[in-house]
Amino acid sequence: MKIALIGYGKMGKEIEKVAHSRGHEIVCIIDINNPQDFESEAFKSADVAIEFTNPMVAYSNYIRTFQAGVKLVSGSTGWMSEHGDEIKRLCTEEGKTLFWSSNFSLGVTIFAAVNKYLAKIMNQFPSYDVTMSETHHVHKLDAPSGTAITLAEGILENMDRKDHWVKETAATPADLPIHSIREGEVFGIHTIRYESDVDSITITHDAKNRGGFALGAVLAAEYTAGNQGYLGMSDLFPFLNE
Ligand SMILES: NC(=O)C1=CN([C@@H]2O[C@H](COP(=O)(O)OP(=O)(O)OC[C@H]3O[C@@H](n4cnc5c(N)ncnc54)[C@H](OP(=O)(O)O)[C@@H]3O)[C@@H](O)[C@H]2O)C=CC1
Ligand SMILES: O=C(O)C1=N[C@H](C(=O)O)C[C@H](O)C1
Repeated sequence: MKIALIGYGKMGKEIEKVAHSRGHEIVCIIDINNPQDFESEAFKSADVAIEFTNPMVAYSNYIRTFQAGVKLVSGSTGWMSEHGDEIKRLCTEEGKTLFWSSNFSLGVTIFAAVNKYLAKIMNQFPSYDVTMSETHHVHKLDAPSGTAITLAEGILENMDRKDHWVKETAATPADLPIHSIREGEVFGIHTIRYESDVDSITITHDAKNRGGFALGAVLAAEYTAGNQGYLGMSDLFPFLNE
């Protein structure tokens, strides 16, 4: 498969390695210095582009990729609250294709399913309150992490006593607080904690490196080459819908 990379930072370089190891060809790399290459024949020849940049530029990269007629996989976080509805509409109503996930690792995909199941159980046990924390490297631009927001949505969908997530401190019992820590070069730790007066239950996902994110992104690209629309991990792993 021919892959174009948009963003050649920590994730772009990791994805290049995984793509080569799975027999794919990288036909074009667009970083901050060569945006004109969205119009190049090399970029347009890609079966799929994989985009990992930052919250400020992801949206315009999506639009330029759609204009070039190339399908897209992206893991960029922090853009969804402003542009999510428009991007979803372009994919569901205007024939564009984006596979997006806040976290491509298979471990987090499993963890997110466990999180929803646990929230469903805890909906029956109001003596427990729930909080979340996420820890990442100091270079990260967005907080809370995209993964923490996705996990929080998984809890809100399944727990009647919580209305919305908030940053840091809960003001009302209906708030689900997310505490963000930035330290060193941490790849990504997400912890969900249920606490009552008598005990606590904690689940954690701890990424050991970026290999899991990169493998998931390449698997998503392989899936996206043969599919269209607004796609996510529940398309790649239908067990998540059960
Ligand atoms: N969904 C998932 O599984 C994961 C998501 N992420 C998310 O992916 C994003 C990228 O992470 P990471 O690779 O660690 O970040 P990096 O900062 O290491 O890499 C981003 C790269 O994008 C480049 N860039 C900046 N502006 C543009 C532009 N307009 N067009 C093309 N490239 C540009 C940067 O260049 P320069 O440095 O010169 O600015 C940099 O090389 C973040 O939003 C992060 O949250 C990260 C890991 C996993
Ligand atoms: O910026 C990162 O590094 C990561 N970002 C994603 C997020 O915001 O959830 C995924 C992963 O945790 C690493």
